[in-house]
Amino acid sequence: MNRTQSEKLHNEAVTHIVGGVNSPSRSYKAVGGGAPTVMAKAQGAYFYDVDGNKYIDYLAAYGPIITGHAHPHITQALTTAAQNGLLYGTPTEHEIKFAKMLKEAIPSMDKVRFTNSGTEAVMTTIRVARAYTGRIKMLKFAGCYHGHSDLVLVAAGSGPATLGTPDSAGVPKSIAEEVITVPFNDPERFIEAMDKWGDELAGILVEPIVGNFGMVEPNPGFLEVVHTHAKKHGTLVIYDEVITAFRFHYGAASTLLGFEPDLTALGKIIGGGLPIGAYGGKKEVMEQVAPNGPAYQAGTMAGNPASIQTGIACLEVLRAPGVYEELDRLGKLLEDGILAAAKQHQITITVNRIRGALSIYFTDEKVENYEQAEASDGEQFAHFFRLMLEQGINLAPSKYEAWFVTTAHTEQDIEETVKAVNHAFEKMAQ
Ligand SMILES: Cc1ncc(COP(=O)(O)O)c(C=O)c1O
Ligand SMILES: N[C@H](C=O)CCC(=O)O
Repeated sequence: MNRTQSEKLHNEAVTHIVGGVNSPSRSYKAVGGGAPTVMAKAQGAYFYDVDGNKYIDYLAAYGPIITGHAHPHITQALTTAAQNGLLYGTPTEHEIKFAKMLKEAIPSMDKVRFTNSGTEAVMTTIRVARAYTGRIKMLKFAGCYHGHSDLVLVAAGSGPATLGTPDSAGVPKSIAEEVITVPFNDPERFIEAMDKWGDELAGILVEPIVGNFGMVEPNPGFLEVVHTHAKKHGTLVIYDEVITAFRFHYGAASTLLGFEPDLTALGKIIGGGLPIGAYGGKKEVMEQVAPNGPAYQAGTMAGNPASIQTGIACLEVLRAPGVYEELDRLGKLLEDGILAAAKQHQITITVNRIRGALSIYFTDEKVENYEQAEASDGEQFAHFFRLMLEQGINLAPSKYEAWFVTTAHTEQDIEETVKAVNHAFEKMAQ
């Protein structure tokens, strides 16, 4: 595969943009280094790079692009929004419509506030939880990623784990000390932490289905323990659904799992590809937020007409009948094909899949927590990643990131992908 232009542009990029990328996750550092593929165009399930190569895309921009690239309904919404002015700095009717749509889909949210990113949304839920409880400390689970605000860059998964910086430099020790970290899916360690710190905790941050050390479901009973002990200690439960909301069904993972968090953070899919975040929760908690309450959060771009209208359009696509069933069907075809290829070529892998979201770990262990994901073979993943890329399959350059099937993928795309996986595993077995 010719990658001359990607390499040339990357060499230029590194002289102007730190690392040549605008989010560290995009770097190929963890998969052998070199130039990340520079993309020129994206349409449906496909990417086209600056050298003219075509790829089947499973990155989906790290999750937001669940309807495929340049979906006509979303593109039309953006065009209309642009024609009517991109930014007002005033309330709009669209914001009300979208807030109502989100509330209808996520019953635990009485009130909503829009932000510009998942990072901002999560960061603000922490502030609101602190304002509501009058406490400082927070608990999070190891390897979960909640954006890049100071407090949550302790034991963070995703990019920080990929690049070996789960505890980022620049986070004051005093802030890191406010965070208690326990392993996901480990009720004993969680209860121990709650017995010790529970009465000092403002909130517990949870990715209810983890998406940042691969896709990992909570074991039966685990979230029950989290909610029971949070209630006992008067600690708020905050679901970070930036990846999970509208991923597996038309709504949040909380509804699928049968829980009502006090606060929920949203992002990614709800912007339809434009920058967005949102948070919401119970009325009495959300009343803490300015201008009604003392917890301040603001944003020049927050609730901008473009992101709101592409978000509405995206949810309109997703609420059509059969969308999630089809994502599940294609996801299962992909999973079955990958597992069959692994068996044929005697490659040891574990696949975790929830509907259209899937991750491959090069390990013979079940992956239920960050330690197990971390122990999976990164070198094998890097080799696999390169072999897939050469065959025109675009994955995230990290063993911790998921593959996302979109509504634009077809059975033929899955078949082609499985063929590429077979070829990659055959080479890896040699
Ligand atoms: C669970 C989770 N929370 C928060 C974030 C931060 O969102 P953003 O990148 O939009 O700031 C991400 C992804 O980046 C995420 O996966
Ligand atoms: N896994 C992250 C979000 O879900 C990746 C996004 C990023 O770091 O750019």
